[in-house]
Amino acid sequence: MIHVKFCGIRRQEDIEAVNRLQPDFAGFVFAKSKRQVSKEQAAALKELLDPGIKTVAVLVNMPAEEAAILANSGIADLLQLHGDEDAAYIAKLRTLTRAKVIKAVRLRSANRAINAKLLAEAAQADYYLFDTFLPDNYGGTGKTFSLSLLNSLSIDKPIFLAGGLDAGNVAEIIEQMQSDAKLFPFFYGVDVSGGIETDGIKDPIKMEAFMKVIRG
Ligand SMILES: O=C(O)c1ccccc1N[C@@H]1O[C@H](COP(=O)(O)O)[C@@H](O)[C@H]1O
Repeated sequence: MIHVKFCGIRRQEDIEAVNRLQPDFAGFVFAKSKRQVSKEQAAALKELLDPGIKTVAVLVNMPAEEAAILANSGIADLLQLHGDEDAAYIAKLRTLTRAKVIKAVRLRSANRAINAKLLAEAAQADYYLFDTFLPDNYGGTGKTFSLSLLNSLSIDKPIFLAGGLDAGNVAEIIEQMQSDAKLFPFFYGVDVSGGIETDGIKDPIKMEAFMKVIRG
């Protein structure tokens, strides 16, 4: 089963679409972003969310103590670290909360050694999330990366794919993953934000089209 995460949920209308379409995860962005929500907004949105859908806090270099509060207060079921958090940060977070951790690894197209180093720093997470690297931009870029960058990495835990996914390209990406016997066993889910928006606002038609590709 391919899990789906809809990220950047920030309005009551977004929650209504999420509840209807039933992705596995809904992401609240706490990092600086046009999609940023406050702790209070996220708590209110979570109240409206179908309890079967897990919430993910998307964080960029937030102090571990604050990240743990988001999880321990029940706002976030999982923590997605999308910044420069390293192995020591994840180890500290483990002492503060039992929430599962997704570590984003933003892949550099030109440098396999850096990618391997980033993966090693993420090794204590529960999931890897692969995203596109752009300088001066931590995520939500809407840009894809080449899956060939994964070939040189020793992947040993469930992975989410992210970066510029939409209803038009996700089927091909899934097909490519399915054809790779080494990677496919670790392929856990897809994560999308910009690809389900129109003019920066979540678009229920694009959300539905995305789910249709995944679930049929
Ligand atoms: O969505 C954001 O604004 C964001 C900001 C800072 C860090 C991560 C962010 N989102 C994550 O980025 C990827 C890719 O998003 P897209 O589909 O390319 O728009 C995804 O993992 C989001 O969770």
